[in-house]
Amino acid sequence: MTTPNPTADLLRAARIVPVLTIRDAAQAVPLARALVAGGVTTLEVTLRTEAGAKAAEAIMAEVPGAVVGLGTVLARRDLLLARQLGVTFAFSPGATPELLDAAAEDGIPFVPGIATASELMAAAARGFTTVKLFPAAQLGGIGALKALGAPFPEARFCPTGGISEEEMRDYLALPNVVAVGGSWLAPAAEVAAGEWEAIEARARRSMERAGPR
Ligand SMILES: O=C(O)C(=O)C[C@H](O)[C@H](O)COP(=O)(O)O
Repeated sequence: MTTPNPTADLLRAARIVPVLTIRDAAQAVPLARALVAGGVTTLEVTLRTEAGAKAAEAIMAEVPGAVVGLGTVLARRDLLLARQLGVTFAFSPGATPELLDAAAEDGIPFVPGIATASELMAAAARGFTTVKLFPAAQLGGIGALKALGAPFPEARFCPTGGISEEEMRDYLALPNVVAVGGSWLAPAAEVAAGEWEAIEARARRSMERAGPR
């Protein structure tokens, strides 16, 4: 029997998590609608832009079927924002001890970023066994995930960073990978030009390539 892990279940259901950096909040709803129409429903809306929080709010209010996570959560105040907005979960590219403590206190489903065995151990010590390996490709990709799986069989990963549509399937084939993340589903130029049909088509193709859950 494995320990129940709702965050891993959320990500496993998602398979693919697009990392969205939204510059203009007005783009948020059509972008999310296109992704959801293509079958990509779990969306990480990053706080990298000023429009991020408003974008997350608009998607939750106006796009049925979208499951919104807040991304680039770097500090306690960002977790508070996640709570205020009412998003389903929060993601970070890394994790400080303060952030892990705050997330453990808050109880919001939280996916910390890790890049080393020690960081994974620090996250797991506070109960976070589902993590984002970031930046996944640059850290060794599939080989790194296999290597981490040996001493940490309980850990579940959402590798993100440098993953392409072509490579995604190989990552998803690993038993310790619950989902993959990446920005390839929403190229900045297509978002800026409002090419929603192209984004929907790519989302659909990516989900088909990802295979069954
Ligand atoms: O902003 C965050 O919170 C992050 O975690 C970083 C993102 O996951 C990567 O920037 C996505 O990487 P690419 O798919 O290579 O573009």
